[in-house]
Amino acid sequence: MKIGIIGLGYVGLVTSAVLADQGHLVVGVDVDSKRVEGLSCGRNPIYEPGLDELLAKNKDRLQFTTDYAKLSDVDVAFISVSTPTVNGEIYLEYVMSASKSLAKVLRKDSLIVMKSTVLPGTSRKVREITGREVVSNPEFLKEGSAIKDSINPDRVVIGSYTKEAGDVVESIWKFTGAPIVRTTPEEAEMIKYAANSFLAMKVSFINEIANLCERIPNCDVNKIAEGIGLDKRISPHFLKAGLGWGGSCFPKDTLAISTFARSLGTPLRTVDASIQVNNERPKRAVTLLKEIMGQLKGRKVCVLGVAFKADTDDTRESVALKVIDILKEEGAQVVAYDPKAKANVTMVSMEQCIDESEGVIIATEWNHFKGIEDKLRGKYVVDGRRLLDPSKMDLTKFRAIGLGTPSIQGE
Ligand SMILES: NC(=O)C1=CN([C@@H]2O[C@H](COP(=O)(O)OP(=O)(O)OC[C@H]3O[C@@H](n4cnc5c(N)ncnc54)[C@H](O)[C@@H]3O)[C@@H](O)[C@H]2O)C=CC1
Ligand SMILES: O=C(O)[C@H]1O[C@H](OP(=O)(O)OP(=O)(O)OC[C@H]2O[C@@H](n3ccc(=O)[nH]c3=O)[C@H](O)[C@@H]2O)[C@H](O)[C@@H](O)[C@@H]1O
Repeated sequence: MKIGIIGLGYVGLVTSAVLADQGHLVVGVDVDSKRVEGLSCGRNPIYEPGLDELLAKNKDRLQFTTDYAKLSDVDVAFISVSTPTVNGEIYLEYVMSASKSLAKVLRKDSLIVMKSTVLPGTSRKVREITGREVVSNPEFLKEGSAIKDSINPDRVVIGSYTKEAGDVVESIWKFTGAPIVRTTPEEAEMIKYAANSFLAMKVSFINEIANLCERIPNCDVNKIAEGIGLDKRISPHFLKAGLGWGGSCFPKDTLAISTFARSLGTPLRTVDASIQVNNERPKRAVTLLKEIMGQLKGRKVCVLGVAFKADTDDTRESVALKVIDILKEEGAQVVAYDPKAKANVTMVSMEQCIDESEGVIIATEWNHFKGIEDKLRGKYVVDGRRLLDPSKMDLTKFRAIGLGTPSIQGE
């Protein structure tokens, strides 16, 4: 098939590479000319494990352009442009602009597939604007394992108005072998928000339990997560307590669906509570640091990790950045280290970051920060992602605390 991909970000680029690898001819379109120029010369603008290799392997089947006219002969056009929230509401201008551009160039019988996360009813609008058949096919990949998730998803959700249009999209993803859930477009759109909200809620739930555990002697939230996670009805995933969720999706999607629900007179109270719990996490980490270190004014604090999670260079809505802001408000001098991501703060090597500082907050769950107990001697440490092994920590050499455990150790 000849396939167009509109919007070459995390989702669009991964989808382009994966579908080219399946033998499709892919035309990727983005309005960002620098991005397109780079991609055309083999420069991948994002860090995602395995993506460089997959793009290089399939370069003969991949074309990148800013010119929508190059889509005039595609069979299917995926929309994967960003859908941020602005003032708590979904901002659909990128989707609408892409749709209008597509309406001008696509064949009448070409299919539009909505991969961007959009509120229920949006695919219907795009169908009206473009006069083309539209199928909702939400994406569930995670950054850091995006290619694996795209090739081997837990399920593929296909929401279509007509059986034929849904069948075309089903034929594209059949190779994954994943269960296919056929729905209406509105149901598919809602499934995406319900999934992200549920996962965010799970993390907020365990973070509230973590707060409680900190008040109970001999009670570590990690053990609670293990104990409940083995119940198949709960599952062990998304029960890692810590600094909470950030990233380009959970924060914006929980807000967008919450505002949408309220506008329909049916507030999502569990989602609202999850957002509130999450908003308190960065402050909690700094409060814990102050409990063991005292006032932070004029003192140097190192933040390990600025990416919103491990294995990505993405810092959108990163909790680490919020921690950095609060530390600065407290008057601390902040330095940071991240293996991949950059931030608007003094970035130094991990060794320098730790050596120069009195206090350390581990803010991202990078594997790089496992096994560094020795390097942290003499420091005040808040393990915001529970990566350190307390049994390897010499209690006479430093004071440390992990979120969700009552112990303040050492002198
Ligand atoms: N990042 C992720 O892990 C996931 C994202 N999603 C959803 O997928 C969508 C895309 O997300 P990302 O890939 O993270 O976005 P992104 O921000 O990384 O990339 C979006 C791209 O779209 C381009 N763009 C904007 N308007 C355009 C237009 N009119 N025509 C052509 N290109 C245009 C931008 O220049 C940018 O390169 C969002 O709706 C997001 O919620 C869904 C699942 C996972
Ligand atoms: O719609 C999206 O964009 C995507 O959002 C998330 O994927 P992603 O944001 O890439 O990353 P996650 O692995 O879900 O992590 C999100 C945040 O939750 C935090 N988290 C995750 C799991 C956990 O147990 N504890 C926890 O604090 C992470 O540190 C991170 O800040 C979902 O997992 C994907 O299914 C979805 O497609």
